[in-house]
Amino acid sequence: MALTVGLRPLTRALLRPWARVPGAALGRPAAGSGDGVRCFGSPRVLVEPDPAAGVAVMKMRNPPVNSLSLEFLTELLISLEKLENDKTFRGIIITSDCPGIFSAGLDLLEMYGRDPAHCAEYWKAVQELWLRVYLSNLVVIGAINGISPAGGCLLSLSCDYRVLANNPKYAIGLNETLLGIIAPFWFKDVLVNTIGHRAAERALQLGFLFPPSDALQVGIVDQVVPEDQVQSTARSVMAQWLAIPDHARQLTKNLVRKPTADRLLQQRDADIQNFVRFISRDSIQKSLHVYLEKLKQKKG
Ligand SMILES: CCCCCCCCCCCCC/C=C/C(=O)SCCNC(=O)CCNC(=O)[C@H](O)C(C)(C)COP(=O)(O)OP(=O)(O)OC[C@H]1O[C@@H](n2cnc3c(N)ncnc32)[C@H](O)[C@@H]1OP(=O)(O)O
Repeated sequence: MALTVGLRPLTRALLRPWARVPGAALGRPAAGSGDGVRCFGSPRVLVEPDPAAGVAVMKMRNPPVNSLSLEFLTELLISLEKLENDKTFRGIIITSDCPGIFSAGLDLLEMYGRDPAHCAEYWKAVQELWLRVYLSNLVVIGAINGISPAGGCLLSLSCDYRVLANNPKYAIGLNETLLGIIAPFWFKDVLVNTIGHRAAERALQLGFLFPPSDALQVGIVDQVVPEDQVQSTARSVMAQWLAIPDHARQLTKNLVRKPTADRLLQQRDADIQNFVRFISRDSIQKSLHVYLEKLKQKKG
């Protein structure tokens, strides 16, 4: 897939892609790999390659909550692009290195009190990450080991298969309305594709965050397993998916997903403008302020 990363050169230059990860650089071999295979990545994305299996585990580590800041999105994009272009890899498992949190979704501080140019750049990066994960030629499995609201849920929904840890503290869903904002049409499309129109209609309007058993029942995840089995289950599922010839699976994936992606691709600029207009409204900024204050107060 020929997507341009489309971020300002400055943003990219500020990052140090493929910087060796402290600890990994000290020689921590990747799990399941033979001698000499080392983890790599960037400050916020740890990649554990298993070349023999053709699989890489991508661990998000943007503490405390893996919120999808512009820098983090950029690093995720660079990691994905690199893995996509490396013929060694046929599948990736996306998981979190932050205990109890898969991803808290979009970084609210990228949308609150920012100027329109920044919001536009941020939204372009959000679109880009979605397109890259959703249309990836690789098998993408989400090993969801923590709470996964809004943008975190979108990331999960963009995987080919989702395994959620069975912990009552974890929940997944598009909860935008609870923040006084709305899920964009392409978030909505992906949810409708996954759980059907009626269930999506209720979930979106009410901002449902589904705990594991409900998540499985509604079909927003494919499997719920004990927490200590999330990674091994993702690995077994990956083996099943990799048993299918790549070309047949990739063409089929494209057949199924392209119409949804095309809806955004045909109006990316308009979508950015809509986002910037919407997020810049005083009423929306006030809602975000209230929500951020609530998050602070929760701490006591
Ligand atoms: C006409 C209409 C046209 C429309 C056109 C289209 C318009 C498009 C509209 C806009 C679309 C936007 C889509 C948005 C998607 C999103 O993803 S929004 C984000 C949603 N996320 C959440 O609601 C999660 C919020 N966070 C939490 O609930 C909790 O933090 C947690 C994840 C459950 C973790 O709890 P806990 O471990 O107790 O940690 P906390 O103490 O709460 O948090 C630690 C610090 O992290 C900060 N933080 C948390 N989440 C975020 C976040 N998403 N972004 C930024 N920062 C976050 C939190 O404030 C704490 O900070 P400090 O107090 O400074 O430590």
